Amino acid sequence: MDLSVQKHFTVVDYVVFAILLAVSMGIGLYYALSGGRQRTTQEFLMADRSMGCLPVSLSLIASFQSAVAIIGVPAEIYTYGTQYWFIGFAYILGLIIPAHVFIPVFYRLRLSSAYEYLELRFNKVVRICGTLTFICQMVIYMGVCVYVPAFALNAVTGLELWGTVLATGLVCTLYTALGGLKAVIWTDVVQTIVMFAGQLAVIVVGVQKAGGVSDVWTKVWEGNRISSFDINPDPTERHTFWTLGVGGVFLMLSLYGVNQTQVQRYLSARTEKEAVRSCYMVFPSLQLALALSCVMGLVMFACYCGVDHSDKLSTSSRDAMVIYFVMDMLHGLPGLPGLFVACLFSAALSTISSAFNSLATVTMEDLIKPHFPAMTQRKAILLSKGLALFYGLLCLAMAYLTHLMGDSVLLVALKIFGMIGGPILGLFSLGMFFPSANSIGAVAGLGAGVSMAFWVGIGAILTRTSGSKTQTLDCKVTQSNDTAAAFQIALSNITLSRPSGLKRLYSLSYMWYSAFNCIVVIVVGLLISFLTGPMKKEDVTPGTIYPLLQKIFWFLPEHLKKKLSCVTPLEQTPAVQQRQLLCQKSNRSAQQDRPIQEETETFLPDAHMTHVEHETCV
Ligand SMILES: CC(C)(CO)[C@@H](O)C(=O)NCCC(=O)O
Ligand code: NA
Repeated sequence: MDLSVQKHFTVVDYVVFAILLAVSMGIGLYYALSGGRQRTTQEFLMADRSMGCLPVSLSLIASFQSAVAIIGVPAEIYTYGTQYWFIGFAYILGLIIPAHVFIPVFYRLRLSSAYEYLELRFNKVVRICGTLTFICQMVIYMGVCVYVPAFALNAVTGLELWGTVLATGLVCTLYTALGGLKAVIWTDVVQTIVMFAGQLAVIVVGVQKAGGVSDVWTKVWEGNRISSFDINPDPTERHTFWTLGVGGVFLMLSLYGVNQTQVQRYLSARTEKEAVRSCYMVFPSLQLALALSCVMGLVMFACYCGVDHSDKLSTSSRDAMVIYFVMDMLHGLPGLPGLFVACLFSAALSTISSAFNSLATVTMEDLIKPHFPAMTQRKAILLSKGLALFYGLLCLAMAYLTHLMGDSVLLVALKIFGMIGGPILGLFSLGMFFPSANSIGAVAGLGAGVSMAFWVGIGAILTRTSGSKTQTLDCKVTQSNDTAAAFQIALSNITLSRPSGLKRLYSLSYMWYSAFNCIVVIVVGLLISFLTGPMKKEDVTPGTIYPLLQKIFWFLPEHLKKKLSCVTPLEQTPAVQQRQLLCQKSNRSAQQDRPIQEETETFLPDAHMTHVEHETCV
């Protein structure tokens, strides 16, 4: 990177950055030493189920808003215009559905892991398959998250890339391990605020340098960067209103509806109402986050007007160019480059710590504990730390993979969410909305969904179709009045670029991946279920079904609706009430006898709790 830029990371900047790390560590220490001192897994993992909706909602947006979005979205907007902004429409249904469908089911079952649901609804095998798929998703995603800020810091300060990757992982593990979920949530709050501040600083300075708001507007308008609704129904079109607004809903559901990281936060809320409220409060903050990153892309366009700086960067990556732009804007303003680097790390740390916490949890709870019920606390803690190290190393390997791929980081992250998150969403939907689905169908469906995802995903990489079209970057072209010529060009584009056969399948827009793979799981799952004998009414655990079909087909006569959903759902069946009562009792007794029993347990799993719940409540 340009040397003149490097020089401007001054002492003040290092101090600003250091403050962020110190505050994060401080919060970790605070929760290690106050309250219940993280001696109980109930506190460590569920934050004592005592959180209010404000911290929970800020923590919810922090989970999947990483440096990937901060760098990747401006790069996207700079290159292709504001079409991506329309994903904001997907947030509406993408948050209302989790709030009123998934949260009530999970909350009323008083789970501690989302995968417990799968065992209640199906069986152990489905739970393990679900867990393994989730682990895959988060490990690959974490690789991207760790890589991006390290890559940026390396570009800005020349700091060793892999050293930064290691340091990020270390800081994160420390405060996560020390302070538990309370620390994770409160650091998320601080980090989200720093994230917004950093983006805002870049925008304010950028707008000034570009000559004010109206100049920015003129330039992006003339540069054709303001996109209107693209309602082209072609599913291979990368970003259209349909791929973003409809495909995006499935993406949001896989993240905000069934992802363990988020479910853990909903469950940590004081009451169900508070959990629902926090989900609603995600909406404005997520819109703000989206708006800030989109505006940053526009300001960048206004400043550079499509001038390519890749010669100074020794790479043509648009992601690198965003970092170059930020430092170009902020140099000479002591503290601000540091603030932006802190912003990137805030975004990354909050995501990694959440992922870490949820990964270590499910590995212990869903994979290891069931096989070694007699494990001593000492051994469990040692094993947990070993696991942390193992995931750290795996994460590094994945960061290296991201490094090799050299694709746009936003694209990589969205593909991961769709390819692996989509099938998981399908699995939960199959269980929750289709009472006749059985466990064989669930496993087969998940297998089919993941295979399909990788087939299409890898096919797309090999044939390089998905999202390969680029737009010209000149400031004042494409505003041509010659509609006939434009029409001609458009026509030739269609005939030239429309692929056929398998190629057409491979060129499916990655924004459809979540929906497509989710539906594959449901269809295959139902088919196999009916072939192997559908689940019977009496065998379905009460409270695990949401009567979706009944609600959609509300106009049908009663007896037909009964056929659609054969089980008394959610509400107050005696069995659910009994389970809740038992759980509450066991929580209370667990809290009383815990300090003696769990003196040594400082790290991770909800060993005690889940056991009690399983013995008494299932
Ligand atoms: C997850 C969404 C789509 C929600 O807006 C957005 O935050 C995003 O594009 N995230 C990219 C992945 C990341 O930031 O790690
Ligand atoms: Na984050």
